Amino acid sequence: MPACCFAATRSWISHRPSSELVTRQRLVARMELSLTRPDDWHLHLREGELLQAVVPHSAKHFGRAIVMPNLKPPITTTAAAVAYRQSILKALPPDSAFEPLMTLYLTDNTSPEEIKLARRSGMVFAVKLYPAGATTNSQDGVTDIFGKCLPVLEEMAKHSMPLLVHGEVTDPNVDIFDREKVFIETILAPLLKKLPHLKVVMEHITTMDAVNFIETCSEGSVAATVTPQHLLLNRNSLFQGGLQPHNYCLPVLKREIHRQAIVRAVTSGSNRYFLGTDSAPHERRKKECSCGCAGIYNSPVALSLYAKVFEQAGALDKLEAFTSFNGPDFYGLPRNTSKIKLRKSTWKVPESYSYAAGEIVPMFAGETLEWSLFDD
Ligand SMILES: NC(=O)N[C@@H](CC(=O)O)C(=O)O
Ligand SMILES: [Zn+2]
Ligand SMILES: [Zn+2]
Repeated sequence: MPACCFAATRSWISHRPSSELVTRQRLVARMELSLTRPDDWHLHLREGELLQAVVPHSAKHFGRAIVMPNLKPPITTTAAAVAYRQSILKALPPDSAFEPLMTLYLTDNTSPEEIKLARRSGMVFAVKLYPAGATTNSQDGVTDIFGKCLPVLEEMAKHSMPLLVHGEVTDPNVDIFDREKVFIETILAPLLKKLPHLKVVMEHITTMDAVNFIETCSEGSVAATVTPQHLLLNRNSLFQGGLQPHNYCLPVLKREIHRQAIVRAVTSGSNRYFLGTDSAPHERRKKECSCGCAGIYNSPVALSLYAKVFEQAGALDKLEAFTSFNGPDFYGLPRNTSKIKLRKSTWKVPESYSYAAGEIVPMFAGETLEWSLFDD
């Protein structure tokens, strides 16, 4: 039996079954999933009013989250990570047990000493590589990983501190749809040849090239987070019926064949893939404008969407390992002990969430989803 409890409770209709439809409904089982509380291994919580607005959504669904450091200015030191963690804890709803797992933003100047401090703090769990210019707030990122960062990466390998990778090259001559593939070929593969003991998480993978690469790496050394958007949408969703800014994120959505390869990998039951929403809120006006920001806000819908993907693949029995086991196992952290329940019952995603400084539009705003979280 899979550890995931997949309880089917029959919901009989009490009134007279008068049509074929009703007869069919009588046989429909109301499905409930009991899962070990999931963690989010890739999350943007931002700061200030935006942090206040979004952290309750993550805290409701997830036990812990790897919090990305791409603030302005970025979180480049352990001291800054500890202070940021405090501000997240302060923004949590009362009685929340949500635990932010902090990260450092790698720069050309990060020192091996900083890695020692990070490890000693017990609050910093990984270091994030943003190639300079690759994505939101990456301007202070790494310009030359081989030239500037090897001593730091060696120190990280010593401490089993994972390097989290935004895996895209930034060369403007490389087509945007090829940037992940080229990153793997020109940066990641050579880097792992030099540093075979470095633990790496390829964040938000989008291509079959990433899946193929991960499968060639030794287990426990390279893993990947996968977002709901890259499992459910392909690049048509950027243009369907007009330009769709709320489906724009980086790495950008890819062709259908890539989406299918990622779905196959994730629903295969492999322990190399785990949940990372890459929930990345931007105020509505920063998405709906002439130069819109990259990032999809999906914290409120992510679990519903992951359940949908696994259900469509006939792999609901593999969902719990993806949401709740593979991540902590890779990071060497204990699995959560509490549970959450998902029920197959429809709910409508809000059109937007208002907060002190404006609105945030979630993924699938206004649409009806099938799986919902419920409390006993
Ligand atoms: N994914 C995105 O499109 N945006 C992220 C940054 C990132 O994860 O690359 C953000 O911080 O807005
Ligand atoms: Zn990224
Ligand atoms: Zn991200």
